[in-house]
Amino acid sequence: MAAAVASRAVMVPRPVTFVTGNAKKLEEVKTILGQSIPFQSLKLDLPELQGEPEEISKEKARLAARQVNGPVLVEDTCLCFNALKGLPGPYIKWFLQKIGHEGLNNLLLAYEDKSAYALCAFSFALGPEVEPVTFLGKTPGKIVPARGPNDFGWDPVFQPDGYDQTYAEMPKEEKNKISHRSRALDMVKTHFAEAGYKFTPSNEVNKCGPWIQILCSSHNPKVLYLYTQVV
Ligand SMILES: O=c1nc[nH]c2c1ncn2[C@H]1C[C@H](O)[C@@H](COP(=O)(O)OP(=O)(O)OP(=O)(O)O)O1
Ligand SMILES: [Mg+2]
Repeated sequence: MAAAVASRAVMVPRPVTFVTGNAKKLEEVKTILGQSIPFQSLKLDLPELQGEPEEISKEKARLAARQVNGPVLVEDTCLCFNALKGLPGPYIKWFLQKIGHEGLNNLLLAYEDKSAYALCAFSFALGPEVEPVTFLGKTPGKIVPARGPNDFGWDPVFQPDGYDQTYAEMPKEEKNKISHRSRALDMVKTHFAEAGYKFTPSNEVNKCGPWIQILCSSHNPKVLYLYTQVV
C-alpha cells in the first residue's frame, strides 16, 4: 500500500518553513507542535498589511512563500480590547512599543469593560502559487496591571478567563494549553491530518540529516511529499 502510494508521489523537496521575526513565538510554536508537524524556521520580519487579522496573516504567507519558494507557515497575533471594538488588534506591537503595559491599561481607564481577547491567525501556504489557508485561535480574558516576568510582549497584562494568573505568571505549559496560539495550532494540526498528511520516516531523506517526510495521502489528486526539518 505504502509502496503504491510512493510510486505515484510527486516530490516537493522543500521543508515547511515557519517564518517569523519573533524568537518567543518560535519557542512556543516549537513546544506546542513538538514532533507533530516538524518544521524549520526562518528569521524574517515580513512587512505587514493593515486590515483584518485574517487578511494580514494571509498576505504574510503569500510574501513568505515567495521569499522561501516553498511551503510556509506564518502567524499574526492580535490583542483586542472589547471596549475599543477590537483595537489595538493587529497594531498591538506598535502600541506596546510606544506606550508599554501601563499605557495599555490606561487606554481602558475610561471604560468599565476591561475584557479583551488574544487572537492568533496562522496561515499555511504550500507554495507561492497556492492560496494560503488560515486558522484562527482565540482566548478570552481581561487587561490587568502588569504582573509576572516581562519576557514576552503583553503577557503580563493579559489574564485569561478562568485564571487568577496572567499569561506571564502561568507556567509555560499552562499558557500553551489554553493560549490563542495553541488553539490555532490545534486547527493547523487537524488540517494537516484531514488533508491526509502523514509523517513517515524516510531512510533516503534521513541520510541527508534530521529530515522527516510528510506524505499527503491518496484522497488528494496528487500525492505530495513535503520534506520538513526537525530543528
Ligand atoms: O503570546 C503572546 N504573548 C504576548 N505577546 C505576544 C504574544 N504573541 C505575540 N505577542 C506580541 C509580539 C508583538 O509585539 C505583537 C504581535 O505582532 P506580530 O506582528 O504578530 O508579531 P512580531 O512582529 O513580533 O513577529 P512576526 O515576525 O511573526 O510578525 O504581540
Ligand atoms: Mg510582525
